[in-house]
Amino acid sequence: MLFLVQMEVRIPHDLDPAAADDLRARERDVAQAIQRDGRWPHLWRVAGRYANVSVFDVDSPDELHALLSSLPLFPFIDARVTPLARHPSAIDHETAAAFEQASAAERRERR
Ligand SMILES: O=C(O)C[C@H]1C=CC(=O)O1
Repeated sequence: MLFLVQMEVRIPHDLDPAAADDLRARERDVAQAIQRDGRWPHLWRVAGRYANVSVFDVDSPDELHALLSSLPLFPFIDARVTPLARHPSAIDHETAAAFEQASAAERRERR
């Protein structure tokens, strides 16, 4: 299942700078691990804002919530989640379906 996730990050201004740096470093490690395992195929910075637009490829809303809440910055993230369905006019329908099946099979193998 694909989910569009729009994240707005608001780290409190009075947070100790060293603690904020540590949070960002840990966030990067966790985010990159999830990208490497294929469940976070798109991560884009929203130009001009401390925000991102992401696509997650997971089996369920519960799995998505577990991933999002594992992010070190989670307490400071406002996440808006939109489930995605295939658009009937999308020309890459078959490719997307094949990719989705392959990545679902890969995820099953990893478990
Ligand atoms: O910077 C952000 O957008 C928040 C978060 C998402 C990935 C990551 O490394 O940090």
